[in-house]
Amino acid sequence: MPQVRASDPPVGALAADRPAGLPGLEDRYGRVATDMRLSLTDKCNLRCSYCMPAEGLPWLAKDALLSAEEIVRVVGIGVHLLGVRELRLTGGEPLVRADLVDIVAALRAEHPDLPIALTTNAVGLDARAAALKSAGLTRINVSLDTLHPETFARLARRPFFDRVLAGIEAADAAGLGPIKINSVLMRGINDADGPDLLAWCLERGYELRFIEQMPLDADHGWTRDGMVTAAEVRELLSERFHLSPDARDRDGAPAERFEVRGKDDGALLGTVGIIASVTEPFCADCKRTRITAEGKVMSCLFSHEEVDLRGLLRSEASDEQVARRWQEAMWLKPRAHGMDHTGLGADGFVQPDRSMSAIGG
Ligand SMILES: Nc1nc2c(ncn2[C@@H]2O[C@H](COP(=O)(O)OP(=O)(O)OP(=O)(O)O)[C@@H](O)[C@H]2O)c(=O)[nH]1
Ligand SMILES: C[S@@+](CC[C@H](N)C(=O)[O-])C[C@H]1O[C@@H](n2cnc3c(N)ncnc32)[C@H](O)[C@@H]1O
Ligand code: SF4
Ligand code: SF4
Repeated sequence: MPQVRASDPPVGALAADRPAGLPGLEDRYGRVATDMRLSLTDKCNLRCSYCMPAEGLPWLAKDALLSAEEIVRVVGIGVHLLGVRELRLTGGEPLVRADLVDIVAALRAEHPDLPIALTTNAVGLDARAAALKSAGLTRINVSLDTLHPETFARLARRPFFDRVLAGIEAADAAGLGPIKINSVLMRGINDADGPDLLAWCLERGYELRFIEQMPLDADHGWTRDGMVTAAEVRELLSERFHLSPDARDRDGAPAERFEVRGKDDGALLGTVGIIASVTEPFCADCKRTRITAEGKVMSCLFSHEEVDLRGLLRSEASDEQVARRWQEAMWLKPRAHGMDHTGLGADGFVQPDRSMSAIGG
């Protein structure tokens, strides 16, 4: 079993300028992370072109992944020692993990009041939604970029559209709402589908969020011009709906929410979110801390530094020592987009080596 590497600095030596006595996951820019995102696996059964290459990636070996016990321990450290207040399980595709329901049940047993959410592509969710609900999962976000099976197959490089719909319906029936749907619009491929997707979600009471594509694709094919911007999404939706800013406090959430009304009668139909990571970044209010599937802290989605916790978890280290190392990692969190300034895709931005699937989106 891997132990702490000789090259790892001793706990306490990574962030010498971090003031003693700070209780949680503070960083140098005054932010405090309370929202934990934990990747359960780097594997996936889809190959969305904005995330994975067609041929997949070299997957981590099973014993490289945090085990269910290690996951429960690390979440416990986050919640009990570091002020984590909400948890999101993600990947890769978390449903690929055979022990997902057991992991959720074990987390729920330890943390009766912790909001535990799942981000998933929903392939296979129909068979597991009820069990996930019984195990204590709070809610679910599902990625769905189009309502056309052919476009789905082109974007995700797998013909699983019907399985995704079945998964969403099962999650809804199991009471895993409020269901949020995440859509990345790609120019010339599915951008015209935006208004139909919104109408479909509004009819079913799902909250749709459009996400600006970020340079986190394994193919490194992202270009700023190719990306569909938040402004373009608003314009596209305004052809069919009336959007007005939602007055609720955003509270560090990536999605800017809009109330959606019918153009004819002005009736309130629901809300839509737009996650404008590139053109309208929200890093100043970021509350996130990420742990990759192999137990590394990534303080920012775009971090170039990763700080290993797995070695400590597999050594004789105490929970307090693991917590201290996590705090050090977060103290070093960059201001934005892995840099000391915002500017995704511009101004010295260097795309991380890992793709979104391998980081844990
Ligand atoms: N810039 C940035 N974008 C992120 C980050 N985390 C997630 N996103 C983007 O936000 C999208 C939605 O993420 P979700 O996993 O659904 O989570 P969420 O929007 O935080 O979740 P809710 O609490 O349900 O609103 C992802 O697909 C990413 O594109 C982050 O840390 N930084
Ligand atoms: C990496 S996936 C992991 C969870 C699950 N497989 C899924 O697709 O929901 C999480 C989210 O990241 C988003 N995502 C992936 N690559 C992205 C990119 N390059 N830019 C923006 N969002 C991306 C997906 O749309 C999805 O909503
Ligand atoms: S976005 Fe999610 S479903 Fe699509 S390839 Fe990436 S990890 Fe898989
Ligand atoms: S890019 Fe980094 S700093 Fe900005 S919101 Fe995402 S994780 Fe937070």
